[in-house]
Amino acid sequence: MIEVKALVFSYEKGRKALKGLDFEVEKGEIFGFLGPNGSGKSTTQKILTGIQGGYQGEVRLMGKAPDKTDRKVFYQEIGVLFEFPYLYTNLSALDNLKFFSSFYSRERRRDIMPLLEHLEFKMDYLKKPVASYSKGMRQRVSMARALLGNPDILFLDEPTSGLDPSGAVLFREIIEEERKKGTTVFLTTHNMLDADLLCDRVAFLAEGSIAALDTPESLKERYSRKTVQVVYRKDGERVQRDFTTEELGLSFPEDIVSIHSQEPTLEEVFLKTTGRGLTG
Ligand SMILES: Nc1ncnc2c1ncn2[C@@H]1O[C@H](COP(=O)(O)OP(=O)(O)OP(=O)(O)O)[C@@H](O)[C@H]1O
Repeated sequence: MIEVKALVFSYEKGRKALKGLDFEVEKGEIFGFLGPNGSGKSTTQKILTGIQGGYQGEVRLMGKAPDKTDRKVFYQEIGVLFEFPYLYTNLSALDNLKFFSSFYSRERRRDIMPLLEHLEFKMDYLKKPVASYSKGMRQRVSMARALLGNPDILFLDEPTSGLDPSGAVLFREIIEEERKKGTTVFLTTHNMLDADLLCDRVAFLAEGSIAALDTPESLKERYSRKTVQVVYRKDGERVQRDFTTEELGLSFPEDIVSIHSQEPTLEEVFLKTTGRGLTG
Protein backbone atom coordinates (compact mmCIF):
# COMPACT_ATOMS: atom_id res chain seq x y z
CA MET A 1 0.00 0.00 0.00
CA ILE A 2 2.84 2.38 0.90
CA GLU A 3 6.30 1.98 -0.64
CA VAL A 4 9.15 4.29 0.25
CA LYS A 5 12.63 3.84 -1.26
CA ALA A 6 15.73 5.93 -0.57
CA LEU A 7 13.63 8.95 0.40
CA VAL A 8 15.75 12.06 0.85
CA PHE A 9 14.40 15.54 1.51
CA SER A 10 16.03 18.88 2.33
CA TYR A 11 14.28 22.13 3.28
CA GLU A 12 17.61 23.96 2.92
CA LYS A 13 20.59 23.16 0.72
CA GLY A 14 23.12 20.92 2.43
CA ARG A 15 20.81 20.02 5.39
CA LYS A 16 18.90 16.80 4.96
CA ALA A 17 15.70 16.47 7.01
CA LEU A 18 15.27 12.91 5.65
CA LYS A 19 18.46 10.98 4.93
CA GLY A 20 17.30 7.98 2.90
CA LEU A 21 14.22 6.23 4.30
CA ASP A 22 13.22 2.74 3.16
CA PHE A 23 10.04 1.02 4.29
CA GLU A 24 6.88 -0.61 3.03
CA VAL A 25 3.46 -0.83 4.65
CA GLU A 26 1.14 -3.69 3.70
CA LYS A 27 -2.59 -3.41 3.16
CA GLY A 28 -4.43 -3.71 6.48
CA GLU A 29 -1.28 -3.10 8.52
CA ILE A 30 -1.04 -0.62 11.39
CA PHE A 31 2.40 0.92 10.98
CA GLY A 32 3.85 3.10 13.72
CA PHE A 33 6.24 5.93 12.97
CA LEU A 34 7.98 7.07 16.15
CA GLY A 35 10.58 9.71 16.74
CA PRO A 36 11.47 12.73 18.87
CA ASN A 37 10.71 16.33 17.83
CA GLY A 38 12.54 17.29 14.68
CA SER A 39 13.35 13.71 13.60
CA GLY A 40 11.38 14.05 10.34
CA LYS A 41 7.95 12.54 11.10
CA SER A 42 5.90 15.49 9.83
CA THR A 43 8.10 15.85 6.76
CA THR A 44 7.55 12.18 5.90
CA GLN A 45 3.83 12.53 6.55
CA LYS A 46 3.60 15.62 4.32
CA ILE A 47 5.38 13.80 1.51
CA LEU A 48 3.17 10.70 1.85
CA THR A 49 -0.02 12.77 1.83
CA GLY A 50 1.04 14.76 -1.24
CA ILE A 51 1.41 18.11 0.57
CA GLN A 52 5.17 18.22 0.03
CA GLY A 53 6.89 17.47 -3.27
CA GLY A 54 10.49 18.06 -4.34
CA TYR A 55 11.92 14.93 -2.68
CA GLN A 56 14.48 12.45 -3.97
CA GLY A 57 13.83 8.72 -4.05
CA GLU A 58 10.61 6.85 -4.67
CA VAL A 59 7.27 7.15 -2.88
CA ARG A 60 4.24 5.13 -3.95
CA LEU A 61 0.81 4.95 -2.33
CA MET A 62 -1.45 2.40 -3.97
CA GLY A 63 1.10 2.42 -6.80
CA LYS A 64 0.97 6.20 -7.35
CA ALA A 65 3.37 9.03 -6.46
CA PRO A 66 1.31 11.20 -4.06
CA ASP A 67 2.62 14.54 -5.38
CA LYS A 68 2.08 13.65 -9.03
CA THR A 69 -1.24 11.82 -9.02
CA ASP A 70 -4.74 13.24 -9.58
CA ARG A 71 -5.40 15.05 -6.27
CA LYS A 72 -9.17 14.74 -6.54
CA VAL A 73 -8.96 10.95 -6.65
CA PHE A 74 -6.10 10.70 -4.14
CA TYR A 75 -7.87 12.73 -1.45
CA GLN A 76 -10.91 10.46 -1.78
CA GLU A 77 -8.68 7.48 -0.98
CA ILE A 78 -6.89 8.73 2.12
CA GLY A 79 -8.14 9.96 5.49
CA VAL A 80 -6.06 12.30 7.62
CA LEU A 81 -6.08 13.22 11.30
CA PHE A 82 -3.20 15.64 11.83
CA GLU A 83 -2.24 17.36 15.03
CA PHE A 84 -2.82 20.94 13.91
CA PRO A 85 -6.49 21.88 14.13
CA TYR A 86 -8.01 21.59 10.73
CA LEU A 87 -11.64 22.12 11.58
CA TYR A 88 -13.45 25.42 11.12
CA THR A 89 -13.72 26.50 14.73
CA ASN A 90 -16.53 29.01 14.07
CA LEU A 91 -18.66 26.20 12.60
CA SER A 92 -20.34 23.37 14.51
CA ALA A 93 -19.26 19.71 14.30
CA LEU A 94 -22.27 19.03 12.10
CA ASP A 95 -21.53 21.87 9.67
CA ASN A 96 -17.84 20.94 9.50
CA LEU A 97 -18.64 17.33 8.73
CA LYS A 98 -21.38 18.19 6.21
CA PHE A 99 -18.90 20.44 4.43
CA PHE A 100 -16.09 17.84 4.32
CA SER A 101 -18.57 15.12 3.42
CA SER A 102 -19.46 17.00 0.22
CA PHE A 103 -15.97 16.25 -1.15
CA TYR A 104 -16.54 12.49 -1.13
CA SER A 105 -18.39 10.44 -3.69
CA ARG A 106 -21.74 8.96 -2.65
CA GLU A 107 -20.24 5.43 -2.56
CA ARG A 108 -17.47 6.43 -0.15
CA ARG A 109 -19.32 8.84 2.11
CA ARG A 110 -20.25 7.64 5.60
CA ASP A 111 -23.32 8.81 7.48
CA ILE A 112 -22.33 11.55 9.91
CA MET A 113 -24.63 10.78 12.84
CA PRO A 114 -23.77 7.08 13.38
CA LEU A 115 -20.09 7.97 13.03
CA LEU A 116 -20.33 10.65 15.73
CA GLU A 117 -22.32 8.31 17.96
CA HIS A 118 -19.67 5.63 17.54
CA LEU A 119 -17.03 8.18 18.55
CA GLU A 120 -19.09 8.96 21.68
CA PHE A 121 -19.52 12.59 20.68
CA LYS A 122 -21.75 14.54 23.11
CA MET A 123 -24.78 15.27 20.94
CA ASP A 124 -25.81 18.45 22.78
CA TYR A 125 -22.72 20.07 21.22
CA LEU A 126 -23.67 19.06 17.69
CA LYS A 127 -24.75 22.55 16.64
CA LYS A 128 -22.42 24.56 18.88
CA PRO A 129 -19.20 26.03 17.40
CA VAL A 130 -16.11 23.82 17.56
CA ALA A 131 -14.35 26.72 19.37
CA SER A 132 -16.43 25.83 22.47
CA TYR A 133 -15.35 22.15 22.50
CA SER A 134 -12.84 20.49 24.81
CA LYS A 135 -9.71 19.00 23.21
CA GLY A 136 -11.18 15.50 23.47
CA MET A 137 -14.37 16.61 21.68
CA ARG A 138 -12.37 18.25 18.90
CA GLN A 139 -10.32 15.09 18.55
CA ARG A 140 -13.56 13.13 18.09
CA VAL A 141 -14.70 15.47 15.32
CA SER A 142 -11.25 15.31 13.71
CA MET A 143 -11.41 11.52 13.77
CA ALA A 144 -14.91 11.66 12.26
CA ARG A 145 -13.51 13.86 9.50
CA ALA A 146 -10.67 11.39 8.86
CA LEU A 147 -13.11 8.46 8.64
CA LEU A 148 -15.83 10.24 6.70
CA GLY A 149 -14.74 9.01 3.29
CA ASN A 150 -14.06 5.37 4.27
CA PRO A 151 -10.36 5.78 3.46
CA ASP A 152 -8.08 3.06 2.06
CA ILE A 153 -5.17 4.59 3.98
CA LEU A 154 -5.67 6.40 7.27
CA PHE A 155 -2.98 8.83 8.46
CA LEU A 156 -3.17 9.47 12.17
CA ASP A 157 -0.95 11.92 14.03
CA GLU A 158 -1.18 11.50 17.81
CA PRO A 159 -4.77 10.24 17.60
CA THR A 160 -5.24 9.78 21.36
CA SER A 161 -3.79 13.14 22.34
CA GLY A 162 -6.18 15.13 24.51
CA LEU A 163 -8.37 12.11 25.26
CA ASP A 164 -9.03 10.74 28.72
CA PRO A 165 -8.11 7.06 29.32
CA SER A 166 -11.54 5.74 28.30
CA GLY A 167 -11.49 7.92 25.17
CA ALA A 168 -8.04 6.55 24.32
CA VAL A 169 -9.36 2.97 24.69
CA LEU A 170 -12.32 3.81 22.43
CA PHE A 171 -10.04 5.32 19.77
CA ARG A 172 -7.77 2.27 19.85
CA GLU A 173 -10.85 0.05 19.37
CA ILE A 174 -11.98 2.18 16.43
CA ILE A 175 -8.53 2.05 14.81
CA GLU A 176 -8.57 -1.76 15.22
CA GLU A 177 -12.04 -1.92 13.63
CA GLU A 178 -10.78 0.10 10.66
CA ARG A 179 -7.88 -2.26 10.20
CA LYS A 180 -10.25 -5.26 10.31
CA LYS A 181 -12.09 -3.69 7.37
CA GLY A 182 -8.78 -3.69 5.48
CA THR A 183 -7.79 -0.05 6.04
CA THR A 184 -4.05 0.59 6.19
CA VAL A 185 -3.05 2.82 9.09
CA PHE A 186 0.04 5.04 9.25
CA LEU A 187 0.31 6.16 12.85
CA THR A 188 2.70 8.90 13.96
CA THR A 189 3.06 9.12 17.70
CA HIS A 190 5.12 9.79 20.79
CA ASN A 191 2.74 7.56 22.70
CA MET A 192 4.53 4.27 23.32
CA LEU A 193 1.42 2.61 24.71
CA ASP A 194 -0.52 3.30 21.50
CA ALA A 195 2.43 2.03 19.48
CA ASP A 196 2.78 -1.09 21.59
CA LEU A 197 -0.91 -1.96 21.73
CA LEU A 198 -1.86 -1.10 18.16
CA CYS A 199 1.03 -1.41 15.77
CA ASP A 200 1.96 -4.50 13.79
CA ARG A 201 5.35 -2.92 13.14
CA VAL A 202 7.04 0.26 14.23
CA ALA A 203 9.83 2.35 12.72
CA PHE A 204 12.04 4.37 15.07
CA LEU A 205 13.11 7.58 13.41
CA ALA A 206 16.14 9.53 14.65
CA GLU A 207 17.61 12.56 12.89
CA GLY A 208 16.08 11.71 9.54
CA SER A 209 17.04 8.01 9.48
CA ILE A 210 15.27 4.83 10.52
CA ALA A 211 17.23 3.40 13.46
CA ALA A 212 15.07 0.26 13.84
CA LEU A 213 12.03 -1.28 12.19
CA ASP A 214 10.31 -4.38 13.52
CA THR A 215 7.31 -5.65 15.47
CA PRO A 216 7.04 -4.22 19.01
CA GLU A 217 7.47 -7.79 20.36
CA SER A 218 10.70 -8.45 18.43
CA LEU A 219 12.16 -5.09 19.40
CA LYS A 220 11.47 -5.79 23.05
CA GLU A 221 12.81 -9.34 22.84
CA ARG A 222 15.97 -8.08 21.19
CA TYR A 223 16.72 -5.90 24.19
CA SER A 224 15.30 -8.15 26.86
CA ARG A 225 17.61 -8.50 29.83
CA LYS A 226 16.21 -12.00 30.40
CA THR A 227 16.22 -11.46 34.13
CA VAL A 228 13.59 -11.49 36.81
CA GLN A 229 13.40 -8.97 39.59
CA VAL A 230 12.65 -10.63 42.89
CA VAL A 231 11.74 -8.89 46.11
CA TYR A 232 12.14 -11.17 49.12
CA ARG A 233 12.63 -11.09 52.88
CA LYS A 234 15.96 -12.03 54.40
CA ASP A 235 16.57 -11.69 58.16
CA GLY A 236 13.48 -9.47 58.36
CA GLU A 237 14.82 -7.07 55.65
CA ARG A 238 13.23 -6.49 52.26
CA VAL A 239 15.77 -7.28 49.56
CA GLN A 240 15.47 -6.63 45.82
CA ARG A 241 17.72 -8.38 43.32
CA ASP A 242 17.78 -9.33 39.64
CA PHE A 243 18.18 -13.03 38.85
CA THR A 244 18.53 -14.93 35.61
CA THR A 245 15.77 -17.52 35.26
CA GLU A 246 18.40 -20.30 35.69
CA GLU A 247 19.69 -18.68 38.86
CA LEU A 248 16.22 -18.47 40.27
CA GLY A 249 15.44 -22.19 39.97
CA LEU A 250 12.08 -23.45 41.08
CA SER A 251 12.86 -23.86 44.75
CA PHE A 252 13.74 -20.28 45.68
CA PRO A 253 14.62 -20.49 49.36
CA GLU A 254 13.61 -17.04 50.58
CA ASP A 255 10.21 -15.60 51.51
CA ILE A 256 9.17 -14.06 48.18
CA VAL A 257 7.27 -10.74 48.28
CA SER A 258 6.95 -10.16 44.52
CA ILE A 259 8.45 -11.19 41.19
CA HIS A 260 8.65 -8.96 38.12
CA SER A 261 9.95 -10.01 34.75
CA GLN A 262 12.38 -7.52 33.25
CA GLU A 263 10.93 -7.01 29.76
CA PRO A 264 12.04 -3.64 28.48
CA THR A 265 9.36 -1.14 27.52
CA LEU A 266 9.23 0.10 23.95
CA GLU A 267 10.46 3.45 25.29
CA GLU A 268 13.61 1.80 26.69
CA VAL A 269 14.19 0.05 23.37
CA PHE A 270 13.77 3.37 21.59
CA LEU A 271 16.40 4.96 23.84
CA LYS A 272 18.83 2.07 23.30
CA THR A 273 18.34 2.04 19.52
CA THR A 274 18.48 5.76 18.84
CA GLY A 275 20.44 7.00 21.84
CA ARG A 276 17.72 9.59 22.42
CA GLY A 277 14.43 10.01 24.23
CA LEU A 278 11.19 10.60 22.42
CA THR A 279 10.68 14.07 23.74
CA GLY A 280 13.75 16.02 22.77
N1 LIG B 1 9.41 24.43 6.86
C1 LIG B 1 10.63 24.09 7.26
N2 LIG B 1 11.73 24.80 6.88
C2 LIG B 1 12.97 24.46 7.29
N3 LIG B 1 13.26 23.40 8.06
C3 LIG B 1 12.21 22.65 8.47
C4 LIG B 1 10.85 22.96 8.10
N4 LIG B 1 10.03 22.04 8.67
C5 LIG B 1 10.83 21.20 9.36
N5 LIG B 1 12.13 21.55 9.25
C6 LIG B 1 13.30 20.85 9.84
O1 LIG B 1 13.31 19.52 9.33
C7 LIG B 1 13.64 18.58 10.37
C8 LIG B 1 12.50 17.56 10.51
O2 LIG B 1 11.33 18.24 11.01
P1 LIG B 1 9.89 17.55 11.17
O3 LIG B 1 8.93 18.66 11.43
O4 LIG B 1 9.66 16.65 10.03
O5 LIG B 1 10.13 16.69 12.49
P2 LIG B 1 9.04 15.93 13.41
O6 LIG B 1 9.64 14.60 13.73
O7 LIG B 1 7.72 15.94 12.75
O8 LIG B 1 8.99 16.81 14.71
P3 LIG B 1 7.72 17.10 15.73
O9 LIG B 1 7.61 15.90 16.61
O10 LIG B 1 8.19 18.32 16.46
O11 LIG B 1 6.52 17.36 14.89
C9 LIG B 1 13.92 19.42 11.61
O12 LIG B 1 15.31 19.64 11.70
C10 LIG B 1 13.18 20.72 11.34
O13 LIG B 1 13.81 21.80 12.01
